[in-house]
Amino acid sequence: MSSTIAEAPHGITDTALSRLARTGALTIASLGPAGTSSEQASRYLAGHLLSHGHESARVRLCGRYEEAGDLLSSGKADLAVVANAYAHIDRFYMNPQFRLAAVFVKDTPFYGIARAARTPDAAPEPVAGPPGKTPVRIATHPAPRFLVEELLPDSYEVSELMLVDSTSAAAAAVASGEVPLALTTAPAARLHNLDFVSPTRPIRMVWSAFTRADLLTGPAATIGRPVGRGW
Ligand SMILES: O=C(O)C(=O)C[C@]1(C(=O)O)C=C[C@@H](O)C=C1
Repeated sequence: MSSTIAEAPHGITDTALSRLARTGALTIASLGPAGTSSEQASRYLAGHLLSHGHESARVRLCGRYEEAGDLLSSGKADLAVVANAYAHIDRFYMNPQFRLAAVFVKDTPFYGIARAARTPDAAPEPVAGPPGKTPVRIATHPAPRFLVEELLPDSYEVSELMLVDSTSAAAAAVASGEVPLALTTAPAARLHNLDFVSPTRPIRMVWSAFTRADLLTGPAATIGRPVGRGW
C-alpha cells in the first residue's frame, strides 16, 4: 500500500535566475546517476527555464554533489541543483563564487525499500518465513536513512546500513548483488529492475539552485534589511 501527500505547491522563488542570459545553452549539474530525486528536480528547473524564454537547458548528472559544485566553479555548468536535506549544502551557500539563483519546493519521487525483482523461473518463496526477523543489509543515501526505520516491513531487521552516494547508487548495489535491499526511488527501482517490499512515500523537499556570480547580468534585487542595530 502506498500513502501519498498532496502535490507540493508549484512555483519557483527567483533570487537571481532571471539575471542569467537567455541565449545559449544552460547546463544544470546535480546528483545522479539517472533515477535520483535530484535528477527530477533538475529536470523540473530545466522545464521552468525553457518556458521562461531560455534557448536550451540540459541536465548533467554527477556521482556526488561535490562534483556538481566543481562543474559549476570550473565553468562546465551554469547551475547546480542541491537538496536542502544534503548534509553539506553549506559548502554551496558559503562558496564566494556562487550565488543562490532559485529556491523551490518539489516532492521527491516515491521512496521505498526494494529488492531484485523475482524472475518467473525463481524458486517459490516459503509460505511462512522463518520465525523472527530476517537480518538484512540495506543500502541508502545518508539523507533519507531515517525512512528505513519507518518503511522496513516487520519481518526484517537492519544488520547494517551501507551508506552510498545516491538513491540510484543504492538501487545499483542491489542490482549487482552487493546488498539484498535498498532504500531507493521509484524511477531508480524501475531502471534497476527492483520491486518494492515496503510501503512507499515521497519526501516534501526544498531545493536550492546555485549559479556563479560572473554569470549574472543586470542589477541585483535589493534585499530588505531589518531595522535595528548591527546592519
Ligand atoms: O539520492 C538522491 O536521490 C538525491 O537526490 C539526494 C537526496 C539528498 O541528498 O538529500 C535528495 C533528497 C532526499 O532527501 C534524499 C536524497
